[in-house]
Amino acid sequence: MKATQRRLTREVPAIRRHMVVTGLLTTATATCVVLQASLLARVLSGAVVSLMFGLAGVVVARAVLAWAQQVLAQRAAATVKAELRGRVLDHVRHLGPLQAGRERHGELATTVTRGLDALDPYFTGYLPKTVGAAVVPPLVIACLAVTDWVSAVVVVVTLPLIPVFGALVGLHTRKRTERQWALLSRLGGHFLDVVAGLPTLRAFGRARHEIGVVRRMSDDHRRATMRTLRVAFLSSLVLEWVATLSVALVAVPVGLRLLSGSVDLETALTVLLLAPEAYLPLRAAGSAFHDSAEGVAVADQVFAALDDVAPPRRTGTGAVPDVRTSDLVFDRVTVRYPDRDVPAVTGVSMEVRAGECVGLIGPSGAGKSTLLAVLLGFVEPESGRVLVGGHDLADLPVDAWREQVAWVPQKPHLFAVSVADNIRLGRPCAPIEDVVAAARAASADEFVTRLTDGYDTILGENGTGLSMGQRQRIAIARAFLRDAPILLLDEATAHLDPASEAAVAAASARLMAGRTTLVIAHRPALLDHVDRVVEVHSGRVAGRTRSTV
Ligand SMILES: Nc1ncnc2c1ncn2[C@@H]1O[C@H](COP(=O)(O)OP(=O)(O)OP(=O)(O)O)[C@@H](O)[C@H]1O
Repeated sequence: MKATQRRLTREVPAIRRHMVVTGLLTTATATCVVLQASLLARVLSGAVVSLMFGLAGVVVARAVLAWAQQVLAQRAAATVKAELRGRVLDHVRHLGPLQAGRERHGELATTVTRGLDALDPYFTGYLPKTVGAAVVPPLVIACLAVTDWVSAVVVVVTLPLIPVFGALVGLHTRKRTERQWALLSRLGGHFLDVVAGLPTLRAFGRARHEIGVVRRMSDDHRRATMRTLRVAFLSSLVLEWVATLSVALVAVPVGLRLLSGSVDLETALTVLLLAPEAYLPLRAAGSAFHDSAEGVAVADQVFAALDDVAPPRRTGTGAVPDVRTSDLVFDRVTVRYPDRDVPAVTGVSMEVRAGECVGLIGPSGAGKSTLLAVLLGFVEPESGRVLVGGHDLADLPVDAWREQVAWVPQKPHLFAVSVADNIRLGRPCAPIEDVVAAARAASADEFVTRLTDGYDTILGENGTGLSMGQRQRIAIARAFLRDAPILLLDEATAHLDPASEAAVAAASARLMAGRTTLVIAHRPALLDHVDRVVEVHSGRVAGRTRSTV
């Protein structure tokens, strides 16, 4: 936990700024505490009634400082959460689609959303109270030493009891809080998975069983939370008890000395008013520790996610050649996915000439999609290279390169935005006329205009509300609109009915004209339009490639 806190402070500049501001405000508050106690003692002992105004001023100043501290702490919490969320999203973006796809989305989503909100108590409670615990007691003790050194000695001796008891309880609760948080994030991930797969679970009669699993996980989480809360309540009780006892150890002797006349009323009152202020910040920091523990456990998970896989470094800075006139050459390309013993493709060498349309065929799992993934920069070859007009693809800036490519994947992802914006994915500023033209070319216009709001219809998550074939046609419309010189189609007609398939194949043929194209297809509808067919078997280019023209 300490390591996570240190890393938070080290890596997030907003925390360091927050701690400096908190330190200044706490010092001002501590001064007010001492002033308030001594003024109140003098007023109560009847010395100077005019000091009432000064006392009122100090009380108001203390309230303003407390308010400012809260506001600034809320702001700091919001800044830090935004920064950590941004860093995680950035990290996922840099991982690339294939590695990001291996992350446990549900758990990550819980951590980044609801999870990071648990940092609020850390910033608004624990941090200011810890700073208070470091600043206020020494100042109070110094004041007590000047007023009544005997009481100061009692406070110095008893004060360490609070952090000692707090640390003992903290050691006990740390594991519990971490377990509680792990259970919650697992529950979030599993819940997301079950909801997404509910139709499949229903069809296989497993819905009831999975709902039972979610219920059991919720129960585990509830029990873990109750155990953590029990310890938190008990520890607050213990700290409260130690603090009260310590104050009594100061108060009783002072009371007796007051009766015997060895201290005057003003000194006794100052000691009685100041002594609790020495214990209060430590007690408050001890209680706030429990509220903050969950936030620190979440920060731990965020750092674990950030450290999980080092983002692949694409160092390419070269200028992208004119791809309209550049050949694509796979030169003995071997790709191995992480955690896989066998390469997905081995020593693949082939050439796609500028403007040529090559069809890739081969059994499922042969490595066809992997070859497209290499071209898209989603995976990097373990050995070998891809040349674009003689330039190594690894030397080109990946974003600039992808701008030259339109991709229709096997399972296109549609976003929960309007149909028009889904088609605009590759050209966000395209006017609606171009969107409609692209949809027409992809045989999508007909069904889109029948939707309630036409092109403005907001789709459900991942295109819920559209058939697979319709989703595929939206993805093809995207490629039309993108109008990129290189086209990669992955079984683009797999989900279309024969009539649409023929229409899309004809439209694809128009789109392919003059573009360098790699098409993964088995159906004659698409293969009829390619210049050459390359067969892939078990990750290798099979001996024969045939020409269709
Ligand atoms: N992200 C991944 N992580 C690990 N292994 C993968 C990944 N994607 C593909 N593979 C493996 O790589 C091999 C080639 O898969 P690929 O998807 O390239 O085949 P394909 O010919 O496109 O198959 P299909 O026609 O079924 O789409 C397979 O053995 C597959 O299990």
